[in-house]
Amino acid sequence: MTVHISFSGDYSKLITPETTQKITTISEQMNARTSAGAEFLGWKNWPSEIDSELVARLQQTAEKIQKQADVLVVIGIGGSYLGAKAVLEALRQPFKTNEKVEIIFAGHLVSGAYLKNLMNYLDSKEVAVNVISKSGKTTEPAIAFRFLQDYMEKRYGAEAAERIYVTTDAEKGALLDVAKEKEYARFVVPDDIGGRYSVFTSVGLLPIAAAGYSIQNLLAGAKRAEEELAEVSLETNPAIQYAVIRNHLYASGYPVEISAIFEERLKFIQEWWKQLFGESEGKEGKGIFPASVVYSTDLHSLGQYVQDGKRMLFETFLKVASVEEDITMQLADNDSDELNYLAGKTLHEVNDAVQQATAEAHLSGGVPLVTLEIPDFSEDTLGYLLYFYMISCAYSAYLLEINPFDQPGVEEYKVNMFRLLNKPGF
Ligand SMILES: O=P(O)(O)OC[C@H]1O[C@H](O)[C@H](O)[C@@H](O)[C@@H]1O
Repeated sequence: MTVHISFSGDYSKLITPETTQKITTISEQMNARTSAGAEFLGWKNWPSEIDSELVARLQQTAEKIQKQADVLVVIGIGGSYLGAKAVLEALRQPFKTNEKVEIIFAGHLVSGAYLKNLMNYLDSKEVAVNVISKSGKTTEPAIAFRFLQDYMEKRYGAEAAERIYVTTDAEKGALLDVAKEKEYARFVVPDDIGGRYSVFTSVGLLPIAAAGYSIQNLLAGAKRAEEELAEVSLETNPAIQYAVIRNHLYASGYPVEISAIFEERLKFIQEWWKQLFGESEGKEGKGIFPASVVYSTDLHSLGQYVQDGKRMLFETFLKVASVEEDITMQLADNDSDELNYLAGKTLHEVNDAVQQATAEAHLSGGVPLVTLEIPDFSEDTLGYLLYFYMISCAYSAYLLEINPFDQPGVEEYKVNMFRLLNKPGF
């Protein structure tokens, strides 16, 4: 198993006949496609069923983008943004530019300064655009695309159509109509896969491949997870264990889960995880609130609250066993900074001590701890991890008797925004 899980409580006590029965039923109903929202379970077997021709076409398109552009602007929000962003950030080694094309995201916020300065920045680069929206009508990315499409047409004329790639629904939406009219290259977001479960579709794969990373390895990791985590076992399946532990902690008075990382490049894995669990579970007055911290940074900030504040938090460490690069503390002639006691230790070892010390401190402060450990930052491992989270999230939501695949609450602000902006019909 690529994800190892451990829990500060007595996990064996959670394996009750009742919970085992619940998990078995959830698994059977997902497999039979009879669970709530089952029409959106397309992601479940996607890694093993993905069409190899699609992967080849994505790879070819990525190579075309690498030839034609220095920068790929990826326009999208929510699930049409966070998957690619998470994987790219996790793969990027600090201060190294390993990408074959610089990937810049847009449409995930509404900011004139952001778009204006972005277009200025693009002036000195060769540019391609990948606009991603499953519904094809989300306001924030649509606004960004209106500006960037105009920019591309003014700058490249007819050639703009060769540089704009659209990822959207196969049959409906305003974005699809534009793509057809302008004859942009198109990729499909499958009907039965919701945005936050779409990282292994063209939504996530095209930007990741364009950057030059191996989508084959990413998918191989996801496929291994699909196979290994299909086993219905509370004893050995870490995805089921994570769901069962979360559910137990929620029922025991811990409604907030803090994901804690010790390597900053995992920050957007947390952001992706927050959308996945937050939108999947937070309904009908129920659900764990997913929050995140980056340690050591937040040990000197939110760490105070975690240690001593209102007791409603449990923590989930996401640890990485090995790092690609490291440095070792050396003996200094004069020990004026009083750090000679660290001589001979690598910073990864020091970071390990930070993790252990934090775990002990927070546990003694009454914060239960779950630890997820992955071996490294490779595409294969990340593919495994993201699938692990998705399948665990489905179990977790079903344990709460929540449909994991809708997000009715998100509409509320949209209706208000349309009214405030005088959209016809609102
Ligand atoms: O891909 P899109 O249709 O543009 O949707 C983008 C995002 O916005 C929506 O409002 C949903 O809350 C998200 O689940 C979704 O991922």
